[in-house]
Amino acid sequence: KVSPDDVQSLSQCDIPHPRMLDADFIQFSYAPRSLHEDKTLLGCLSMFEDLNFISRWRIRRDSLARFVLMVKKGYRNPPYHNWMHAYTVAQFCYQLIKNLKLEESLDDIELFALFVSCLCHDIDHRGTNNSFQNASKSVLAALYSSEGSVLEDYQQVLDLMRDIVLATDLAHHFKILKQLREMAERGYDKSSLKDRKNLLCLLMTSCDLSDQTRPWDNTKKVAALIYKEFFSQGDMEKSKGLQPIDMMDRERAQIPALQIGFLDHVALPVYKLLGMMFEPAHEVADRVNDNKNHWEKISNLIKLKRGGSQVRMTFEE
Ligand SMILES: Cc1nc2ccc(C(=O)N[C@]34C[C@H]5C[C@H](C[C@H](C5)C3)C4)cc2n2c(-c3ccccc3Cl)nnc12
Ligand SMILES: [Mg+2]
Ligand SMILES: [Zn+2]
Repeated sequence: KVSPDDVQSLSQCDIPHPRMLDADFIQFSYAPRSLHEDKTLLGCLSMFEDLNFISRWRIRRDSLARFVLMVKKGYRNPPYHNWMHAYTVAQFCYQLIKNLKLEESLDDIELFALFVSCLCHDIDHRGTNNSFQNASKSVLAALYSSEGSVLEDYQQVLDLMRDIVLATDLAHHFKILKQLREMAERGYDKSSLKDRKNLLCLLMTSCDLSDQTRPWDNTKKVAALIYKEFFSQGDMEKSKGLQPIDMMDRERAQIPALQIGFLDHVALPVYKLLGMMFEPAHEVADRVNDNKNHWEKISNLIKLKRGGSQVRMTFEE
């Protein structure tokens, strides 16, 4: 399904160091969406190389090329849950591994499975919140197609990916939130299998929501994409005679209030928990808080303005 020419050129090109793609590539303040989409596959190779995955897992260049091309092709083009979402989620995962020194807290294979899950976690997403096939199995076969890769590693990575990708369902996150709080308060115990699994889930959710940890301009642009997707799902439900929840109803959704609620009750607690276990993550939680304050400023401005609408999609600063 991927063109042999694309595989060949991606197999033979020199892999740049991430800092060659952007001097701030490793900084949490960097917005990965600033990298043009046609450089994102090279960005993936660059992160695989810099994370030492290519040598550690003996991944052949042509298998890696085929893998990232298949993953990118596996994404459809809804406003938000497209390839650029997967790429930005993986880029935040790269930053977490580097800045939080996660190799001291998790095994090589867990970090590898986490990074690959970030790339694959929303494959085939159709922009509605219930259609999700874990098609990562077939693309993963490409990664292991080369002889010499050890089959049990493959099976272990698949088993880890299943749990990690399931963790991207926010309903699952809420289910384990009590355990995450207990772990963060007591301190992470890397000899506990439960802690390792729970930390992987928390890290995956942190990556999935990471657009909210970037500077305001990114957050605002991403909110517009998310509500564009939500509202077309709402329109679809209405065309079937169903009444969508307010968040998906373009006539009723109050975006600033919904975003303040999401940041307050979902995103901020995730990054605060991370900050309790990894000092460098405090900066990330602070930026989510800044973004929440920005939404509150906008919400107050709209209230002050006569005829200001909380439903309009464009917001003045
Ligand atoms: C900025 C932003 N806002 C978001 C506002 C709302 C929701 C959302 O799914 N809400 C809920 C609200 C209740 C209880 C559960 C299940 C359903 C019913 C739906 C969650 C997600 C939002 N989200 C995500 C995101 C993360 C994971 C999967 C899908 C998405 Cl879209 N990534 N970024 C954002
Ligand atoms: Mg998802
Ligand atoms: Zn996602």
